[in-house]
Amino acid sequence: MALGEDMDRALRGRLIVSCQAYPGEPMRDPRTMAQVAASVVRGGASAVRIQGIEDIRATTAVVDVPVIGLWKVGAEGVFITPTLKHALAVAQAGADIVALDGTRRPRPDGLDLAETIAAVREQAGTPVMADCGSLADAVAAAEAGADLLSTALAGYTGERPASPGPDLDLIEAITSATDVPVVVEGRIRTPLEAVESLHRGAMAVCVGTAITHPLSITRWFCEALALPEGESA
Ligand SMILES: CC(=O)N[C@H](C=O)[C@@H](O)[C@H](O)[C@H](O)COP(=O)(O)O
Repeated sequence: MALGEDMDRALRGRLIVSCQAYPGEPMRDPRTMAQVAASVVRGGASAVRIQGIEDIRATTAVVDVPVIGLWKVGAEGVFITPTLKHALAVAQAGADIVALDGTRRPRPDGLDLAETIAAVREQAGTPVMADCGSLADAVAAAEAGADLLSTALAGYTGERPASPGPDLDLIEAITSATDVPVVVEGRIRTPLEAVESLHRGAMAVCVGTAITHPLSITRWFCEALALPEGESA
């Protein structure tokens, strides 16, 4: 399926910023995440990726860039927008693109990915980003009708090791195998890694932790300071 000319233009070669706080964390609050989203847009982000119905509602009210919405249920197995019901709720909350688990694993509602994507398109008219963990996932998700693929689950499903930075080899493999645009996502820590990902074929770059998760960023610094002299993180 095609993403649509306007959305393609809005995202191509650009930065998407994922704004997420995790259960129990101090920043886990829709108003806070909306403020983070508004801040990254001010910094130049061309789209934001937002988790949870309330966060999506709060964010769409304050940003004028595309909102990629998802709904996480737990943190194991198929947990990113796991069912059609979750996907429709994300669209209903105002997301411009629905991100969902795009792996080949069985989904909790028994629908397959193609059925889920078709129903989202028919009932909500919203493009779908399939979060993939491997080349086989990406090829299957493209065949299932995904408008956009992402590498968000690479290194988290057991099919590929978690590369220290973005999974550049996977981007190259996916872009050679399908024409569906690929967003590189996962473990991008530096602007150089973002640029390299585009050179390797990604259509756009999505960065989360390195921009919007102070808890992790602080930990990186603390861990580096705690290392014995001469060793680097
Ligand atoms: C695996 C998983 O649950 N990924 C999530 C997907 O929405 C987020 O927790 C990540 O922060 C996001 O993908 C961006 O990646 P990074 O934070 O590494 O830049």
